Amino acid sequence: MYHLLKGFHEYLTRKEEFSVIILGLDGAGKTTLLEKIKTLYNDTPGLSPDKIAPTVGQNMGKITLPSTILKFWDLGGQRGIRSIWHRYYDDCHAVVFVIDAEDRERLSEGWEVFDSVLSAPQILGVPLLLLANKQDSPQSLSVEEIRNDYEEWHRRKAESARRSFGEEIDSQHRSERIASLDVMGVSALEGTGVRAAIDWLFIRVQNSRRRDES
Ligand SMILES: Nc1nc2c(ncn2[C@@H]2O[C@H](COP(=O)(O)OP(=O)(O)OP(=O)(O)O)[C@@H](O)[C@H]2O)c(=O)[nH]1
Ligand SMILES: [Mg+2]
Repeated sequence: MYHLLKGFHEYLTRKEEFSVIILGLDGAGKTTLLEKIKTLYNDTPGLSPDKIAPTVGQNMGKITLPSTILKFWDLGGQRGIRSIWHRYYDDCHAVVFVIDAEDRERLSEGWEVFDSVLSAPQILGVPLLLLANKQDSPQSLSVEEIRNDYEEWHRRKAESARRSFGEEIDSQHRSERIASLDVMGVSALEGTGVRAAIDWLFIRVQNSRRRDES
């Protein structure tokens, strides 16, 4: 009887775990974001920004939400480290791509990398959230400007592919993904917008196609 009740209690209180990968160029603010998420949701605060060094490899952090655990993988964004990102694609339930909205010089490099993430076949059906970080800075582009900048960059790229090779670069799946792309503004440093991003993830992982597969 005890085991039966224990099993029933475990069933009622069980938490489903989802993996979220955090990608973006070096310096975009991924680790600052992860540490802020830990501070906002866990009893033990995350590292303060002055203690954060560039990531060589990965950092992991977990938060507990109602009946759900979100497990974050913050991956190093330096060029040489990006080649390991794909190893995380098969097992993730959502992707967060962080763009530094303050660094106009590196936006197109960011879009190039974002575009390759967006096209990776393993994650085509996985929820993808674009975060325009560093909204606390007056030089930062707004969410709307970031979206427009990506769309403009993408239009130019598609146009040049059409001219050079006479081909369409977008599959229908990809075009739909771009059309329905969610972009949110955050300040990983100050924490603004972070809870809204977590709410988005919480809802979207529950409906993730990959969840039905597992
Ligand atoms: N103003 C401002 N600066 C930020 C914000 N988020 C991160 N930074 C700064 O941006 C720099 C890089 O932050 P990291 O979190 O180390 O960036 P990262 O994306 O983890 O970089 P890699 O580990 O190299 O991939 C640091 O100086 C942060 O303090 C933000 O929201 N606002
Ligand atoms: Mg980092």
